[in-house]
Amino acid sequence: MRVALLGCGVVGSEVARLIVENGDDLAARVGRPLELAGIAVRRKRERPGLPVDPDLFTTDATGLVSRDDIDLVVEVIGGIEPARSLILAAMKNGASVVSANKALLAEDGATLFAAAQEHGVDLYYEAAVAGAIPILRPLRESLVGDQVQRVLGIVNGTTNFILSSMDETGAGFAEALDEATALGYAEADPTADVEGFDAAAKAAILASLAFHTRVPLGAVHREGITEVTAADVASAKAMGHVVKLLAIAELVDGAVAVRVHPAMIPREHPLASVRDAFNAVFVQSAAAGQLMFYGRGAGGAPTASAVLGDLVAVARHRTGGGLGPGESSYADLPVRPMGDTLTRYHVSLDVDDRPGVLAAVATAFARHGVSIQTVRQEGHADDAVLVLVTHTARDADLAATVEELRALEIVRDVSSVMRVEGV
Ligand SMILES: NC(=O)C1=CN([C@@H]2O[C@H](COP(=O)(O)OP(=O)(O)OC[C@H]3O[C@@H](n4cnc5c(N)ncnc54)[C@H](OP(=O)(O)O)[C@@H]3O)[C@@H](O)[C@H]2O)C=CC1
Ligand SMILES: N[C@@H](CC=O)C(=O)O
Repeated sequence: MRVALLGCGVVGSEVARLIVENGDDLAARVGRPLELAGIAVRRKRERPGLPVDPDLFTTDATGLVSRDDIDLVVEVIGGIEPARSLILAAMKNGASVVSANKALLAEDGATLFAAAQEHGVDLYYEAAVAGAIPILRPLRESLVGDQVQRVLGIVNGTTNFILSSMDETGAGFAEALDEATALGYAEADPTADVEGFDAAAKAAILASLAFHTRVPLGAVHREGITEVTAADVASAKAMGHVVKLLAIAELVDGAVAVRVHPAMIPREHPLASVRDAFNAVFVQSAAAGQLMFYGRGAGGAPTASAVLGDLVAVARHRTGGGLGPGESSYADLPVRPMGDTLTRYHVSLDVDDRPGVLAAVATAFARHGVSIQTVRQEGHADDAVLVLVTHTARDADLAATVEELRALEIVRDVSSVMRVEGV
């Protein structure tokens, strides 16, 4: 069984290592040896410590996937192009494909699934969501007889690493991001992580599989963590909460609602103890009830574990005949607007410290039907910080409240607005 590896970076180098080092076991599990037939990279260079023949490296990825001796292709280059063209060429050439590329699957999965079907090959992508954690196969196979209602989790290792560091060691944002990048957790462009694009892509993939519908990337409400300040983290701490970047996909009144944003969650919530680059995903389904999946969400070896699981699966199909389940998106569900989302909010305001301020602020909330649960004041000389937590409210109503607050003369700044989940 001849394997072409596209990309040999953080993930690809660990995939290559596992194929070589676990060769005998993999051969026994597949029924035939898995042989690395070529490795496409951007630039040929020394790869010290990697136990592969240097002659396998090529900068001609298109030539590699077009060879007629290739059975399986592993794409771990990332990004949209040339990854998409290479995968399509590989499938056209009859190869089954394993990919870790959530950006591509979320943006243009439909084209890839259609090509896999047309050419009678497998397309597996377990590593695309939550690194080592088996979550796509459970959704695609184990839970396919159930009705999934909600998927909620932490699906980006880099941002979880940053937020954990800010909470636990008081590290600054930039310092923590540099460390996450050095550890191989961040995307080639870490903006994808910190602005929530990576988590949004994963949320779209999860929601599509969970609800058997195509959820386009554009349907995912996305906010990253670049606006989360040390003051937000401290404020969460003071409330017995912790800040996490959450991905939430749910079915509400027959519509799909998918969102990614930072949120404060109580410290006793199971997701609060998910630290560093670990991920965790809760699945709520009608018959099974609650399921929780937890593990390393990023990094070379953990992600390579998921890639190898897929590689063995598609290789077994080649050996024994047949294909794995293809795309199941028969339900054409509408998307629920973000404005209709119901949740609680933590709002910090810098205000003048004079009579009538509290009443004016409370009136703004009341005018939009947003009920205040608690108010805390941190006073200074001539100004004060008001920290308000609301009862459950509509997102659109909270947004209108914030707009009105910004226009009030006594409000110097709306310094932070963050959702509060899980209570
Ligand atoms: N890192 C992680 O923790 C995880 C990553 N992923 C996904 O896995 C994929 C790979 O990520 P990662 O290993 O971190 O990325 P890296 O940037 O570390 O590696 C990318 C590899 O692709 C090669 N490459 C880039 N452009 C081309 C090209 N045009 N032709 C041939 N080869 C090319 C690079 O070559 P060269 O070595 O010469 O630069 C490099 O070997 C991405 O889709 C990512 O989202 C998924 C889960 C976790
Ligand atoms: N950059 C991603 C890598 C895994 O998907 C992350 O930090 O989670």
